[in-house]
Amino acid sequence: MATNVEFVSSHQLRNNETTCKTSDCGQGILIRNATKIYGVGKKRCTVLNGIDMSVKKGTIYGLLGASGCGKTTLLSCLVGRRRLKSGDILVLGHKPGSPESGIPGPRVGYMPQELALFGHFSIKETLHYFGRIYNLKTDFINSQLEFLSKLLDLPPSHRYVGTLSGGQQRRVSFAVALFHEPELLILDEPTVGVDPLLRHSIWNHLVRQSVDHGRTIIVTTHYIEEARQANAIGLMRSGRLLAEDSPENLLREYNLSSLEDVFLKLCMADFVGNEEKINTGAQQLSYQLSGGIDNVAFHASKSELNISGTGHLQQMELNLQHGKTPIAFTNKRSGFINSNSEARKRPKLICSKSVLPSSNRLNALIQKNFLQMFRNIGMLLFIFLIPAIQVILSCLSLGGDPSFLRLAIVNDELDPSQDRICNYTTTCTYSMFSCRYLRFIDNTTVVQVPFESVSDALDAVKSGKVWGVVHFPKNFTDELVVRRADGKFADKETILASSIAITLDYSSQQISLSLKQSLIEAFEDFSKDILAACSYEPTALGIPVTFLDPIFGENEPSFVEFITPGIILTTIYLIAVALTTAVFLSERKSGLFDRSIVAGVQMSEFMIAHVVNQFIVLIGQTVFVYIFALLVFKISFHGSLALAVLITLLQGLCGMSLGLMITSLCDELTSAIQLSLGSIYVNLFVSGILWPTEGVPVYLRYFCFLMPQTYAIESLRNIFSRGWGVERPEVFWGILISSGWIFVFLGLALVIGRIRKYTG
Ligand SMILES: Nc1ncnc2c1ncn2[C@@H]1O[C@H](COP(=O)(O)OP(=O)(O)OP(=O)(O)O)[C@@H](O)[C@H]1O
Repeated sequence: MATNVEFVSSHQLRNNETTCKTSDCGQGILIRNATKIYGVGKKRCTVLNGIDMSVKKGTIYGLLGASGCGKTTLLSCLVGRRRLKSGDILVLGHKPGSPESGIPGPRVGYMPQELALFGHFSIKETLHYFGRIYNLKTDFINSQLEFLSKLLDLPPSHRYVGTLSGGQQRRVSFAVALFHEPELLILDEPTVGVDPLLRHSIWNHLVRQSVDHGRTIIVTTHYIEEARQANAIGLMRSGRLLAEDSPENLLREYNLSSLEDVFLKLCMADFVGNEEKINTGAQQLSYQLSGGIDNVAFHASKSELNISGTGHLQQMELNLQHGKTPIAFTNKRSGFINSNSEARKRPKLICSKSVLPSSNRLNALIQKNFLQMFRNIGMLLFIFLIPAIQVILSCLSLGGDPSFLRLAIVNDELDPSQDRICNYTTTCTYSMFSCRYLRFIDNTTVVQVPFESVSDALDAVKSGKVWGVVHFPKNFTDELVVRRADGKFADKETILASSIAITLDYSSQQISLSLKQSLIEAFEDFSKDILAACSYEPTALGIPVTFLDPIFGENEPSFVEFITPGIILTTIYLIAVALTTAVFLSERKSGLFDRSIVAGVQMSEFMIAHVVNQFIVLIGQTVFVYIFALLVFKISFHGSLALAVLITLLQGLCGMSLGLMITSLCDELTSAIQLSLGSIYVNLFVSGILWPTEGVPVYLRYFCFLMPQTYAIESLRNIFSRGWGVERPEVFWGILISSGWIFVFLGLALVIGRIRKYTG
């Protein structure tokens, strides 16, 4: 059943732009001089090297070749997922990817090499998802499910794909490609992991699809002999097509009984030819590209092919029929005879030329996202609660006053032999001031550890046993009384002898500050106590500075109040980055993304569906975060809750957009994680989350305010602590800049995605 293929030059194809004219329209697929290169510089690798290929409409074409010869790359160019470096492709009369081609879209059914299915979905849910993508009616979806279940001997449709065996999963993947009965089927190794009987029935089905329904089918396989049922086969090696002809012609021409032997012979000839080219510069083996497919066939001199013609690989057990006669279709296993096309009315598949998102595809994607989310309740709860958990942990662990800090006390005023002991008096008595002062030190903050000598106490500090030394001189009380009496006339000796000498370990700023504050406050309280006991005004000896009631905030501001707005926004933002990156990259890695794109889903639709889904997650996260921050931890909040929620949601969307940009830049999870981590740390340090931007060197502040979170955090802080509204620029800018970054990231994601698609 030799197929007559009209030769169309590359030049003609180019003139046709994106659409065929006249005779080419009868072609299923035409490829001329296709070249594809991966990588640049030293990594540059030519994967397709001037391929010419012709597939007639309504035929089966078997693309055969060793692993790595470029079959999958060629198929991905056919379905519009990759672009050629040079050369031309027409699929069903159009350039794949052109708006009128319907490819990617419903005209093609694609079965990639990877599984490309959702492990958490049942078989039924999987097929319903693709049914919705193709806008199929529920009746048709159900009847196809029943038909394909029988044909492919699928497990019960409620079974989850992730729990199926490898072969069963491949069959479900095959069912997805056949599901909408497309004009063109592109199947990358559909029979891998499938038992011989089922393989036989799959091939019979493919033959029926081409003969009865005029479908064009391209199938790659490593089981060379099963390709005998194809109308034509192309034998590929190292990115070139060694031969293209009907199986009978190839067998006849090389006088061999198996296609495997033909393939081996051609490979050997190619190898010898290449060797000769290198060593002697002998004539190249020629491809004659004129006047029909017989002439497209490889013409190596048979005398050059010094190989035995006997088959040496196992013959398939199948008694395969071939030739032009339609093959009777009998699936013995399922007992299903003949196609059920009579019973099922094939739906009219609409090839949308619109660049606007389609509602059925958006619905399918949104439903898929929710199904995926709710399938794993543990993960769902975790995602919803994780920002709240971060807020809880930050409220519990940040900003609290350090407690139970050990401090060495060396009190030389004590001398029991002279009756100088702590008397704990509360009256107006000028004795043992050291003991009286020590009583005012907050014993939750400080644990007093008595030491005999200053040198012992200093050793304890050096060995990390205590945080500092408080030393009272021998005549502390008397000297202090003299000093107060002398006032401005006090001499240096008196001042020294009436001073408490404090040596602290300053290795921890927060701890040393707490100790300082505690010791100074204790002295103020001690002074007030003495003055009150002696009937003076308690505040008379205090520093002449009075702090009145604050305009904003509390009298004793806490660090946790400062940091909470930053923690809320950062957690929401970072989780959105991480979730988006994880979802998109895992879908892309599993092949699901590609499969959906080939089914006609547009990148913008993926994005919109993800935004909808992520927005619901964000609302849940925001509700939990504010419940814990405001109701449980009672962080002071003086502004509009609606405004705070708005900024939080905008920041979540901003993180999600950054995630989308990262996924459009990176193919691998590791590089995406590296990029995300890089951005997270920069963000953490310069966005004013941990420390006010006023503390950042002036030259760095401009950079701080370029970050997507800086203005938003300032804005939320102003809402929390000052109660400012949107009329204030400090709040307004937070909303405006967050929105601006969302558009910047989304725009970059789309542009990078397009550029990479074009160059990919
Ligand atoms: N994205 C890519 N970047 C760089 N090289 C690639 C890329 N994709 C594929 N290749 C390389 O291109 C060559 C052809 O790969 P391809 O997947 O097309 O082969 P194949 O014939 O389908 O192999 P198999 O039968 O094993 O699936 C291989 O050497 C592969 O490593």
